[in-house]
Amino acid sequence: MGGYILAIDQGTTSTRAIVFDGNQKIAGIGQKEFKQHFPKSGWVEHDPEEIWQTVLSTVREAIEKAGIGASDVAAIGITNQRETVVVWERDTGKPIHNAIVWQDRRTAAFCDKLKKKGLEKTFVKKTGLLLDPYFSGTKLNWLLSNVKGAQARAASGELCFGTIDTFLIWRLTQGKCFCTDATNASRTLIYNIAENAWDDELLRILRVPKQMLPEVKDCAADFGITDPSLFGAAIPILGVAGDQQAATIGQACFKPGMLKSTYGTGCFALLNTGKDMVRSKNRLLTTIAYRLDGETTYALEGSIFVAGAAVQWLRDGLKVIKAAPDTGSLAESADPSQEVYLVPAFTGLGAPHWDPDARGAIFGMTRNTGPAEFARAALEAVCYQTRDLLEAMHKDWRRNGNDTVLRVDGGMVASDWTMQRLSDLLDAPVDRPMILETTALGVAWLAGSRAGVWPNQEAFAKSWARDRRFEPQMDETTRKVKLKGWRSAIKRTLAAA
Ligand SMILES: Nc1ncnc2c1ncn2[C@@H]1O[C@H](COP(=O)(O)OP(=O)(O)O)[C@@H](O)[C@H]1O
Ligand SMILES: O=P(O)(O)OC[C@H](O)CO
Repeated sequence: MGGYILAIDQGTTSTRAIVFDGNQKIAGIGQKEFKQHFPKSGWVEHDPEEIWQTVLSTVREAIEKAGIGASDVAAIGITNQRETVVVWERDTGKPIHNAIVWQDRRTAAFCDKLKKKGLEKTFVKKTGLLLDPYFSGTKLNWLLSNVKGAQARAASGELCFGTIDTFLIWRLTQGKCFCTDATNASRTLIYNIAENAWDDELLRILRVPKQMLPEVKDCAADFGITDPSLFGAAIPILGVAGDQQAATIGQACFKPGMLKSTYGTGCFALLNTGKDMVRSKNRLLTTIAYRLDGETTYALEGSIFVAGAAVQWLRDGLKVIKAAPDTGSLAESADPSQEVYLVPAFTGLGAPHWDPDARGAIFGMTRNTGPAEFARAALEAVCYQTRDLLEAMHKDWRRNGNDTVLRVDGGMVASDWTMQRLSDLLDAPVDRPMILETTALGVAWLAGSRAGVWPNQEAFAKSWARDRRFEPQMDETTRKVKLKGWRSAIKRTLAAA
C-alpha cells in the first residue's frame, strides 16, 4: 500500500514519530521521553541536542515498526510543543543555550516592566497574545541579553531563532531550509497575525534582529527535503503546525464554531472562528488555527498549563499512584461528602486568569482526606478549568449559541472517569474520537494532502469517527455546589499570589 505519511510529534515530555498508512491508520510508532531541566524555581529547559536525537531514533523506530523503508514515505509532517525557543549558530547548527520551554516563567518581571510601560495593548492588538512569560518573545529577549555576545552575533546574522519545528526542519534539511509555519509564528509575540508578517515595532521593543528570523509559510507547503544520510532516503517535509493547531486539524474542526480540547501535560481548547479575528474580552488568546493556500483561519484559544502534569505530580511527587490510569478508580472511590479542591497553579495560572505568580493550593482537607480525594481533586481541576475556558469563549463568541459539542483528545482522555466528570461539570456532551493521536494525524493530513496521496479537507473531515460520547449525568444541585466551591478556591488562590 502507498500513501505512507510520517508525523513527527515533538511534545513537551516526549517525542513521538508515527507512520500512517494510506487509509490514515497507524502503521508504526516510536516514542521516547527526554529529560526536563529545572535549573531554578520556575525555570524549565530542554536540551535541543537530546530532542534531535529522540527525533532520529523515533523516526527510525516508527519506520521499522511499520515494516516499510524510508523511500516508501511520501512526506513528513512536523508538529511541536509551541512557544519553546531555540537559538543556534547559522554556520554550525549548534544551539547557544538550552531551549527555554513554554512553561518557563523567568521573564515574568520583564513582562511586568513592559506592562507598566503601557505596552500590553500593542502586543495584544498585533499578536492576539498577552504579555505573559508563556510566549516566545520575552524568552528570546532573555537569551539575547544573557548569553555572552548573543545580541551582537544575532545582529550580524550569525544566529538563528526558531521554535522547535524550525530547529528540526533546519537539522533535517541540514541547514537548507530555515522556515516555520504561520501557526508557530503566531505564538512568538513578534508576529502580526492580521498582516501575517514579523512586526518591526515588536521586534524593536524586544530587541530582536530581524535577520535571525525564519521565513513563515502556510501549514501545507514545501519545507525542504530530509538529507538522505539521516533515514536512507530523501523525504519531503510538506506539513507543519504547532501541536494544538495540529490537533484542531486532526479533530477536523474546520467549521466556525467547532471546538476541541487537548489534555496532555497542559490543556488547550481551540474554537474555530473562521475568517473572524475575534478579540477576546475575557483574556483568551486570538491565534492562527491554520493557514492554507494563503488563507488564514483564526481561533480563540484557552490555555491551561497543568492538566496531565497534575496526574504526574500524584505519581512522581506525592507517590500516591503507580501509573496515570490508577487515578480513575481512585477518584471513583473518593468520599462524595468531602469537598476537596486542588488548584494546580504549579507554574502560575493561564487563561482566563493569567497570573504567573499564582502557585498551587488545596482547599477543604479534613483528617479523612486521603489519596482518593487528592486524585479526584486533580482530575476535577482539569474539568473545572475547561469549564472556565468554555464560559469565557461563549461570552466572546456566541454565533452558534452554547450548544457546541467538545471534541477531546490527548493522553488524559483515555480516562473514562475524567471524561464523564468533564461532561457532568460542563453540562454538555463530550466526544472522544477513535484516533486519539489527533495531533499527529492533523499534521499527517497537512503533509499527505499536499503530497496528493491523502484525501481533501472535506473527505478527511467525513472520516472523523467517534469512539464514545459522554453525556451529562450529574444533577443540577450537585453541579452548582461544586462549581461554587471551585470559584471560591480560585478566588482564594489568586488572592494569595
Ligand atoms: N488514564 C489516564 N488517566 C489520567 N491521566 C492520564 C491517563 N493516561 C495518561 N494520562 C496523562 O496524560 C499525559 C500524557 O498525555 P500526552 O498527550 O502524551 O502528553 P504530552 O504530549 O503533553 O507529553 C500525562 O501527563 C499523563 O499523566
Ligand atoms: O507538548 P504539549 O502537548 O504539552 O503541548 C504544549 C503546547 O504546545 C504549549 O503551548
